[in-house]
Amino acid sequence: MLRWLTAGESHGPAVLGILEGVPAGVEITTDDVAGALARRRLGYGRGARMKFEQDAVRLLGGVRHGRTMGGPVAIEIGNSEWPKWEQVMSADPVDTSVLDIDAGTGDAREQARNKPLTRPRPGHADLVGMAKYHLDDARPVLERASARETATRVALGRVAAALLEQAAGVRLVSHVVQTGPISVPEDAALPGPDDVGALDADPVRCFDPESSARMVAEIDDAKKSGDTLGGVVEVLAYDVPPGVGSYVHSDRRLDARLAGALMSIQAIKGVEVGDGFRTAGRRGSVAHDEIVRDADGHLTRQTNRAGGVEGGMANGQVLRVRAALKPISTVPRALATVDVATGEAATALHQRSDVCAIAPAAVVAEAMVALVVAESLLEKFGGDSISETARNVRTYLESIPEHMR
Ligand SMILES: Cc1cc2nc3c(=O)[nH]c(=O)nc-3n(C[C@H](O)[C@H](O)[C@H](O)COP(=O)(O)O)c2cc1C
Ligand SMILES: C=C(O[C@@H]1CC(C(=O)O)=C[C@@H](OP(=O)(O)O)[C@H]1O)C(=O)O
Repeated sequence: MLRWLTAGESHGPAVLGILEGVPAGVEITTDDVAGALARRRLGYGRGARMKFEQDAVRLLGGVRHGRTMGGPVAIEIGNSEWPKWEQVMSADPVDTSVLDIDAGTGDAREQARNKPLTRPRPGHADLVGMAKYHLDDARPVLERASARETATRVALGRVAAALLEQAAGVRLVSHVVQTGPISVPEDAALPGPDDVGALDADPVRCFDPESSARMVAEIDDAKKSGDTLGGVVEVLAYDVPPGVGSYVHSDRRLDARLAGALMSIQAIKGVEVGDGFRTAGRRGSVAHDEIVRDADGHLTRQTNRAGGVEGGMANGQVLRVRAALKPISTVPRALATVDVATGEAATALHQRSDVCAIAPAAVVAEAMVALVVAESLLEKFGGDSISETARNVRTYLESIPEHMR
């Protein structure tokens, strides 16, 4: 069984992740994790923090000499801004020289004086979080609701991706298919596992150059008018062994797990497996993936509308899922709210924020897919060492009857 847990606040000393259930012998290094975190920091339209924040990675447990040992893998990602925030988060009034943490935003002084944040942002966790946890300050709410936590998901997802590749040759890719109203064409080519470098180099992680340029212009335009944007990301997993997941019970369905994991990402409001919502409007005759034999006599599909999942199981086609990110709720042209300290109408608190986080959201979605596929793969194949898991995958694939391959 693979389990994961994260802890830590956005402006605390560090965020932490633990991944339990990883077989021994998975090759993984601090550099691998740091590389994945560097990809999450990319993306046109991110706020000031990503420019100067360093993700200081430490593998605290479960890994020795570049290999997992079978125990929980514990990863710490230090927050390089902590020395500044330690003053802001302390109970004492702070020296105004730390104001640069929020340079250029209207609420800088308020935060630096440690005044409670009482003007909740519509769309963020502020108001309901304050009411639920009996807080008169949005600070503790936004500290944990913040997507800073997704750094830990990406770190743990990198371990899961190493496990998947070393056990079964599974490789993952994520890309952006929509930014605000700009979408890639329906028939645009899908990136393959070797296109990750090109995607990392694109400012919006889009595989279609023409759409990418239009997305960048759209982000510039939104920023100029004090607004924010969302979009849609797609994750592809190549070579997932057929039979991972199951139809026998709801909580073992691969598509259900993928949907839950993607929806758990901050600001994700829709999930689609394969053609998902688009399939709903088609007739059955053009909605499914017909089965034929290829030139070598192997079974294959004419199309992959299902996104590689049938009956809650991977079916051997490319796994393809999408997730929709709502626009960032810290809108610079601040939205209407009520100051909960006075009951008066007000504008929502504004602090340094992203204009668009679609490119990092793609990397986070990729990490969540890696974790879920690794969880379901280990459930099917087991193994206390990666060589045992890999052997189990191999013998299973060989055992599928010839006429069904
Ligand atoms: C990578 C990433 C970066 C984000 N950056 C911001 C941000 O800078 N400002 C903001 O208000 N929300 C940001 N969000 C979204 C909020 O964290 C999210 O809207 C909030 O926690 C409320 O949760 P909900 O939108 O799922 O209801 C980001 C989300 C992701 C995935
Ligand atoms: C810190 C990250 O994203 C943050 C997510 C976030 C939010 O409200 O979700 C708000 C911003 O935080 P800050 O106000 O400190 O700049 C983002 O920078 C990160 O992705 O590492």
